Amino acid sequence: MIPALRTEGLAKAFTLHLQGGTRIPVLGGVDLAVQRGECVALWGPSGAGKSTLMRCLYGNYGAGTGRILLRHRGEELDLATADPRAVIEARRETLGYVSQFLRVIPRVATRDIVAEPMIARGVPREEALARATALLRRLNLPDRLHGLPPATFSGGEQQRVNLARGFAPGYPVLLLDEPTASLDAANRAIVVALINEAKAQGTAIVGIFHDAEVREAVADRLFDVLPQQDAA
Ligand SMILES: Nc1ncnc2c1ncn2[C@@H]1O[C@H](COP(=O)(O)OP(=O)(O)OP(=O)(O)O)[C@@H](O)[C@H]1O
Repeated sequence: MIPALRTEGLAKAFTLHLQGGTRIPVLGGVDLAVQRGECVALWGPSGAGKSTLMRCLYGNYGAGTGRILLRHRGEELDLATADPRAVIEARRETLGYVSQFLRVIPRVATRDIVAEPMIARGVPREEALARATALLRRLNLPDRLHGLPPATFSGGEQQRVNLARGFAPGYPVLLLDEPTASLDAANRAIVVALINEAKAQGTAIVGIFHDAEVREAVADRLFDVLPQQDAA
């Protein structure tokens, strides 16, 4: 079966232009493959390149060499070389990303922030708002906050808004960058349940989970991200 997301020989280096063009190799020869319904946890020491790999998988960074193949509309789309419009379309339909921090949009109410990706995928507005409210409640975000912009929310509240926005549309592929970093035990357990429900529905997940309990509860396997200095 064609994986939901895979990389082939993915390499990435940063060039520090302000420091005489010093080149820092971060990723080299990364061959990752994630199937439908599978959760793969990126694993490796601090600075190994886990977040860099996640950003490549979302199409934020171009790859130095190699391919990033997303199964989208029944075909494989190479996010490393795709036209930006194709990347935006793939993100709308196929590829979700829950980053650690909410990118706050000024003056937009929380429930609209959560509903927006569903509306972009064609869900009628009323239904999208109802689903947003239900998921925010499940994540224990009090109703009185749903109509407010999240700029003044606590770190954990903002993370739950981000999680609701990422999980509500039901993307076929989901990238999770430390989704429980700011959460207490009760809310961590809810996120574990959401991840396992998404897997059961066929979602392919790649995540960075520093919390060992969460990792063990959701990951089917670990994928080693090796520091390039060590790998060389
Ligand atoms: N935009 C950038 N420009 C230059 N160097 C960068 C850039 N982004 C990351 N790096 C470097 O790439 C390396 C990998 O960073 P990355 O954040 O991907 O590691 P990580 O495995 O996610 O670490 P952690 O577990 O601490 O979050 C680090 O040495 C970092 O300094």
